[in-house]
Amino acid sequence: MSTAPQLVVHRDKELMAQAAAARLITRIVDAQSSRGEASVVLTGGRNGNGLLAALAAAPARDAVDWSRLDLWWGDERFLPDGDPDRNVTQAREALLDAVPLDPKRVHAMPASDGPHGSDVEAAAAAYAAELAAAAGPETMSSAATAAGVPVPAFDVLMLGVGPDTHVASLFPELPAVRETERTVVGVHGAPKPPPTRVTLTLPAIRAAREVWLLAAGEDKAEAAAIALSGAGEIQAPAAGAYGRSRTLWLLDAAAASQLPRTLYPPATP
Ligand SMILES: O=C1O[C@H](COP(=O)(O)O)[C@@H](O)[C@H](O)[C@H]1O
Repeated sequence: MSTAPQLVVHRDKELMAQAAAARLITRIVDAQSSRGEASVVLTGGRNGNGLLAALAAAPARDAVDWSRLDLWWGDERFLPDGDPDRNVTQAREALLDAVPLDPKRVHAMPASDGPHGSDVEAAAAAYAAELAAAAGPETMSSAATAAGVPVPAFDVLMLGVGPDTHVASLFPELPAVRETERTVVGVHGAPKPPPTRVTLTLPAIRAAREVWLLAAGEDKAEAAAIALSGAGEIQAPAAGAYGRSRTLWLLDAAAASQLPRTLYPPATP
């Protein structure tokens, strides 16, 4: 069942990153207080890395028990380990190297020089198997798994929205966005470099408790307006990303500038 998107619009991208980081800290601390652990799916891209950098700078980051946090990725550029364009490399630089994570709970997607070599389908299948192994009893009894989606019930899954409405590595009209069975797939011919990627699919994304979509900057304005105006998910993948309990769009004013007035009335000058 889809949850109606809630919108929060901040003045600018710096404030959006700081507010989103504060929100994420609270969400993780709440989950750890009630269940003893938390799981978060990270996104790549400018907005996702901006949030991680803001989190690294937040004094309240020490409220998180980093050793009881599982980190997963929504997508990865299929490049050699340590490549500066890999999402995990950028996340390590922005935050992960600065906090005491348990390395066993940092679930990076495979690299192109890893055990599967250049076989991106094998890499995707291996990540799907890792997710399935981590799927706990709650997930197993959830509607998501009843529908055949063996992934953990992520507390928060974040997605940067691309200017073309892509999320994770689900690009408009490509086969990955049409996937209804598998949780992770390889992507070939992505319009944004690099062309070969690994991505969670929409069924896996929708198993998350909360899905947060991040969009800051003028170049995201058209994408946000399209995705939030009833577009189909094949043409506008961001329109198909929602959580089981909550779907939250975190925007700055520039990215919200083309939204229909019914969704976000701009302030009168
Ligand atoms: O390539 C990617 O792009 C999107 C969006 O990135 P942005 O820089 O336009 O914000 C990102 O969500 C995805 O994880 C990444 O692989």
